[in-house]
Amino acid sequence: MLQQVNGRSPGFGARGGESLSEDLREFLVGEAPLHQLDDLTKVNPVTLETVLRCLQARYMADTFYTNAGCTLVALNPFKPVPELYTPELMREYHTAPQPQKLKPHIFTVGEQTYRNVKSLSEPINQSIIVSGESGAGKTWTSRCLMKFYAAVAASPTSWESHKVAERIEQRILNSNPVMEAFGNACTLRNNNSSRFGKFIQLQLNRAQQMTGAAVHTYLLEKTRVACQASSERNFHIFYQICKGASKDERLHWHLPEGAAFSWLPNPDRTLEEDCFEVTREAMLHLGIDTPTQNNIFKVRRKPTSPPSGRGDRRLLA
Ligand SMILES: Nc1ncnc2c1ncn2[C@@H]1O[C@H](COP(=O)(O)OP(=O)(O)OP(=O)(O)O)[C@@H](O)[C@H]1O
Repeated sequence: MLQQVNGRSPGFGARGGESLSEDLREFLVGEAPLHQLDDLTKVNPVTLETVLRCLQARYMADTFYTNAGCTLVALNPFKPVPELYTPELMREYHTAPQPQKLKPHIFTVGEQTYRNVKSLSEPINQSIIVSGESGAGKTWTSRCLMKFYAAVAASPTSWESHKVAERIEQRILNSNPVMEAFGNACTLRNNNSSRFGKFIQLQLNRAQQMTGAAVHTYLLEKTRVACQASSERNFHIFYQICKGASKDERLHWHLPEGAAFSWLPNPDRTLEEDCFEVTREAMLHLGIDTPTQNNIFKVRRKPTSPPSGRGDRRLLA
């Protein structure tokens, strides 16, 4: 069938085209409403049109997740859907005897992967790849997965280990605002576009409780610091500092009130990502204390000697 769809089958003639059109018509006016097809492998014939019509019907019915065999297709709702991400729903997917029998959801992927780690002999590492074009919802999805694991993999029995788990959970969740402040920017396609790739590793012990996390980042779009497309912005952190610094901090960081920086275009545009307090709070939770933060946020004066290169982590404005 796929060969016919592509129209490249050697035997693809007028008759083949007719039968495909018939199949297509039959499928589209068939008895099962399209939005009820929760797995794209059930779509028949598999054509771009049928797949898109199915996803569109599900989108119109506020159903944003669809299976495609062992892959999950996540549609960006472009609106808040809080009921899709409640702790109760996390628990439901976590405790379900067969989560794959529940409605397709990112929590199914999270839970199945979590269960796959456990093996009778040796634990098996698992990976989830979140891919899609800019604005598709990758960052959102990764955040959901981290929240899910922070909830399900941090429920130890003793009070002491509960405290440790809570601290790890907080640190994992707090890594997001920090990474997003320093690595995300407003682009034409996405107000909060990640300008870097990341590999997030969550570490579990034998009891499947979270014991730590590591984040490896790569391909940061460093050129954005000095060069931004028109209507785009520099990294969020620069705007956060300019908008959120107190009078004392401005003095300390060499940041005059109302200063305009040519590398910070579109400063009047206010985004929800501009919240400096959230970034600073998250940095504190990650162990980046106030003196270190001050050192990071200080605007560097014109160097009297050549810049020290890679080791200098202060932000240029
Ligand atoms: N499941 C969701 N529920 C509600 N809003 C969502 C969801 N997924 C994405 N969004 C919205 O879409 C915006 C863009 O999503 P996100 O930043 O995750 O895209 P991305 O794929 O990471 O893009 P980029 O590659 O540019 O970083 C989010 O800021 C959020 O407003």
